[in-house]
Amino acid sequence: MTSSHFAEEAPVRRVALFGGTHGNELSGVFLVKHWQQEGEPEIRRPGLQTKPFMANPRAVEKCCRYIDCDLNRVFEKENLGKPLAENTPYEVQRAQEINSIFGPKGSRDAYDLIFDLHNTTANMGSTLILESSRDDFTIQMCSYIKIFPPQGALAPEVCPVFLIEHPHLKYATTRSVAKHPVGVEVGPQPHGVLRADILEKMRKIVRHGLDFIRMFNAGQAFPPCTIEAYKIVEKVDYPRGKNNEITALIHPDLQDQDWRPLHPGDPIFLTMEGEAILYEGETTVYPAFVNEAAYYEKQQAFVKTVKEALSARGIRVSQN
Ligand SMILES: CC(=O)N[C@@H](CC(=O)O)C(=O)O
Ligand SMILES: [Zn+2]
Repeated sequence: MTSSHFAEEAPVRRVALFGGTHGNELSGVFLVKHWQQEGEPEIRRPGLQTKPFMANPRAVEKCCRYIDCDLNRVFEKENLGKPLAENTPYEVQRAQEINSIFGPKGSRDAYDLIFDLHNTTANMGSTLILESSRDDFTIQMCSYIKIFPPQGALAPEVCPVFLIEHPHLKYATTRSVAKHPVGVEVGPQPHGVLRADILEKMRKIVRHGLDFIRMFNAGQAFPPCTIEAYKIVEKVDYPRGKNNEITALIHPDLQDQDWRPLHPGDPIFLTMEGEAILYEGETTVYPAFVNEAAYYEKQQAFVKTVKEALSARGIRVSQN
């Protein structure tokens, strides 16, 4: 292959590792506290500046998701530029601080890449969350994590890629202040709980991701690649009755079945009377965030995704 097949991209020098964007998702909280001990070699790589950072320290202190509102939903330009007042929610203030340290979002000065570490109560395994189908660098990184070493970083498990690009379902994440945002979502783990197996999976993804960045910066060329991703298409709420109370539970046949095909006619909910409510769509979808604890308040029982091939151009670092 000639060099013309590779798009030249700027080096990725400033990388942040965010934990505690949600204060009760403890793998990232614990890892960041560990890495903040000075000179932690696990995250050090030549030519890279890696900064571990606690995104929502007040929520971490209280071991809750957030204080006033969800930090991982407030990074719209409008909130980031709003003058502060006495009644400004804590997370909006914090978002502005984060934007001034790691952004400004959308500018040349922004950090190159942020790994944002989350846990889910859903059985999603080790999921990478991408925001754009056109970010060659993060797609290449996911491809590397999926296939290196030859069986993949988390072999024999796979590492699903969840794409949140969507005209109305996309949300304004904390990591979106960086040029390349990468969410790392590992489950199942109850919020407020630490599990060693889950923590180890998260750690491995971060290590492999940093290795990829180091190799890219050092001049390695990565040929064009295509990965399988799951793209968000719809949120599904629980059936609700008066006062907005939930009237059915996730059906046992759907519980823990994240990323498994859901076919038309399959059961999705179960009422207290023992009646199954069926999936009435016309096509097979792949559910994720099934029975995520934090999403009851967001009126969301699971999300539907569809499989999509995500392709990236070949990339190599630009020399100037
Ligand atoms: C369970 C959880 O917090 N999930 C994350 C997903 C993400 O980071 O995109 C969130 O809702 O913000
Ligand atoms: Zn989270």
